[in-house]
Amino acid sequence: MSDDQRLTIALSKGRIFEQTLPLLEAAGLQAAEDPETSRKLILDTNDPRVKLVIIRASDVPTYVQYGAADLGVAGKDVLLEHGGEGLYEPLDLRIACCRLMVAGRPDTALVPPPARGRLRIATKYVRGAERHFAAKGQQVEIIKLYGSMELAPLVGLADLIVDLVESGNTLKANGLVPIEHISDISSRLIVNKASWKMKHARVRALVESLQEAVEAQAAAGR
Ligand SMILES: Nc1ncnc2c1ncn2[C@@H]1O[C@H](COP(=O)(O)OP(=O)(O)OP(=O)(O)O)[C@@H](O)[C@H]1O
Ligand SMILES: O=P(O)(O)OC[C@H]1O[C@H](OP(=O)(O)OP(=O)(O)O)[C@H](O)[C@@H]1O
Repeated sequence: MSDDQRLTIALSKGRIFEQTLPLLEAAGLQAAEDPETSRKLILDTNDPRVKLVIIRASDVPTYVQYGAADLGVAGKDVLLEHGGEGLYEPLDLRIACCRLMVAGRPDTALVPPPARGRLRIATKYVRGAERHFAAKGQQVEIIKLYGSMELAPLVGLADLIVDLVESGNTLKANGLVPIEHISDISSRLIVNKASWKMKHARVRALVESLQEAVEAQAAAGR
């Protein structure tokens, strides 16, 4: 099999894998194993020319940027943080939908406490947060975290957080409220720029099949 016939698709475990699977299946691709039960990082599919690599959600753009995977599925939040270098983003898969928001305790003022010059914002989404507050002309101090952002305002680490919100249950369970909407988030199909050129027919055919699958899913109201 020549190299231009092979495709590697990068996916993360959990909601992205679960929600991409039906789209891949509609495009004729089935994973040979379930990453939730298998410890394998490279999975075969029913098509010997197509492999899936299973990596952390925030690593997907990096694997695709460097051509270690030809294609991938990544949240817009992750792509905003990565910057999108070396990637095309041809398709909104309309899965893993949520919102990037500023949130905090219900009594939080949107001005810094008197003892400090700047509001402290805890987040995993440093670029998104910086851009949001810069657009409002507000200088803030960003504290980078890797998870459980909701804890930060409760223990005095930060005044506010920037995090993803879907149902709002996580905020509510921690006594926090959404304060400002930054952007709507969904997952995107991303393609390595060199693969787009060198494997154009194969990549293009897959993008078109996935686009049809996305439209069929939307028409079915899913
Ligand atoms: N509660 C949610 N509802 C819907 N979509 C979400 C939600 N949380 C995250 N997402 C979307 O799904 C993507 C993958 O989320 P997932 O929880 O699998 O990875 P992660 O834990 O954010 O990433 P990493 O493992 O790299 O830290 C996110 O990048 C985002 O686009
Ligand atoms: O509004 P909700 O429906 O409660 O969803 C929001 C939560 O979902 C995400 O976390 P996730 O469950 O993915 O855990 P993680 O941050 O550990 O990946 C996000 O970081 C919030 O904590």
